[in-house]
Amino acid sequence: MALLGISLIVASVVLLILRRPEWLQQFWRSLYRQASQNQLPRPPQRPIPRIEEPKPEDIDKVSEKKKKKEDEERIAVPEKKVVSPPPPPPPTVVIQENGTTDNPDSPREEQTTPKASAANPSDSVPAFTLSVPELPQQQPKVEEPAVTSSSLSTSTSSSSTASPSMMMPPPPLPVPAAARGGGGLSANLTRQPGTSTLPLPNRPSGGPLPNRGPGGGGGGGGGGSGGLFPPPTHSTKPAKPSRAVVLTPGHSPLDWARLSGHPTADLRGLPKETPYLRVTPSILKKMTGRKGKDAWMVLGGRVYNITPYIPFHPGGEPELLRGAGRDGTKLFGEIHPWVNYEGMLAACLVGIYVSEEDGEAALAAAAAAAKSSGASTGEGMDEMD
Ligand code: HEM
Repeated sequence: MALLGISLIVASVVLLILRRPEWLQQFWRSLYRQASQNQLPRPPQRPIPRIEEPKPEDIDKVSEKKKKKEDEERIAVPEKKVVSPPPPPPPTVVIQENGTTDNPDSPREEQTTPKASAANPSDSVPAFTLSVPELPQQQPKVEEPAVTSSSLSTSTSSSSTASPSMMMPPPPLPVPAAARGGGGLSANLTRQPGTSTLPLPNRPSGGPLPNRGPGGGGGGGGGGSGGLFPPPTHSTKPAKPSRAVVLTPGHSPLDWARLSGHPTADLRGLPKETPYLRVTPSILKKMTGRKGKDAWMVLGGRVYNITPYIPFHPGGEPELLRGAGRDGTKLFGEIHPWVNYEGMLAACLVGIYVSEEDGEAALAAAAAAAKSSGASTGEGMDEMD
C-alpha cells in the first residue's frame, strides 16, 4: 500500500511537470520573483529544487514502473520526463521581467524554450530617437530640394546628415558673369584686386567673358571680339605681329645649340688665352657690329659678343643689333624675358661690365692681348685705345 501511495504521488508530480498547469507556473514565477528580489544575479535553476515537492531519491528508481501506469491513464510520454525534469522556462522569463518591470503574458509562457520576444516594441527605439533631433537642426542649413527632405525616416537621417558636409558650395551663378559682360575693361582689373580666385573657376563654365579690350598685357588692337579664355599674356591675338625672321639653313636654334654648346666652343672673338675682360662703357659703345667691329652687348652685367649669334637670332640681325654696343638688359627683357641668354651665350662671354675707372687696367690688358694675337678684335681694341 505504501508503495502504491508513493507511486501515486510520484505519478502526480510527473504529471504536473509534464502538463505545467497555469497555476503552477504562476506559483513558480512568484517564488522566483521573490528570490530574485533578494539577490539579483542568481542562476535560474536555483529555485527549482525548492519548489519541487519533497522528492526522495528512491522515488526516481520507482518512477520507471509508475511511468507505465501514467501512459495508460493519460498521455503517452517517453522516459524523458522522469530522467531529466526540464528546466522550467519561467526563470529566464523572470529575468526579463526584472528589466522591464512588466508581467509577461500568460499564453507566451507555454513555450518550452525561452525565446527572445519583444514584449514592448514601443520601448525598443531609443537608438532612433538619438538621431531624430539632428534632423531639424540641419535641414534649414542645407536647404535641400524636396526629394530628400520630404520623407526622411530615422534611418535615412544619417545619410542626410552626411550629405551637407559633402556638398559643394553653391555653384557659380552665370548671372554675374553676364552682368559683368557690360564692362569690358573691368574684366582684367577685377580679377586682380578683389576677387582673385573666384572669377577663375567661373571662367570655363560661365560662358563668354567680357571683352578683354585694350587692357592687360596682350590685347593691344582690336581685342574686342576675341579673348575668351586665354589670359592676357597668351591671348590668341598678340599685341604685335610676329617679328620672327626666316633663318637661313644651318642657323636654326638647334644649330646654334650644337655650335655653342660644345665645351670647347669659344665664340668670344678674342685670343684663346685672353682672360675675361673688364669692359668699360667707352669700349662697349664702339662695339656695335659696324665698321668691321664685333657686336658686344651687356646683359645682366656681363658683356657678350653677339656677333656669332647674329645669323641665328630668330628676331633677325637688325633687332639683335639694337642692343649692340650698349646695355641691352632692359630691351631684352621687354621682348623675350623667357629666353635663357646665359646658357645660349655662354661661349660668347667677353667679360664683365665695369665703370671707366675700374676698367683702365683691364683695357690695357685687353689691348696687349689683342696686339699679340693680331685678330680682328685686336683692331677693335686698338681703336678703343
Ligand atoms: C637686346 C636685343 C634684342 C632684341 C631687340 C631682340 C629682338 C627679338 C625679336 C623682335 C624677336 C622676335 C620675336 C617674335 O617672335 O616676334 C626675337 C626673338 C628671339 N630672340 Fe631676340 N632680341 C635681342 C637679343 C637677343 C639675344 C641676345 C638673344 C640670345 C640670347 C636672343 C634670342 C632670341 C630668341 C631665342 C628668340 C626667339 C624667341 C621665341 O621665339 O620665343 N635675342 N628677338
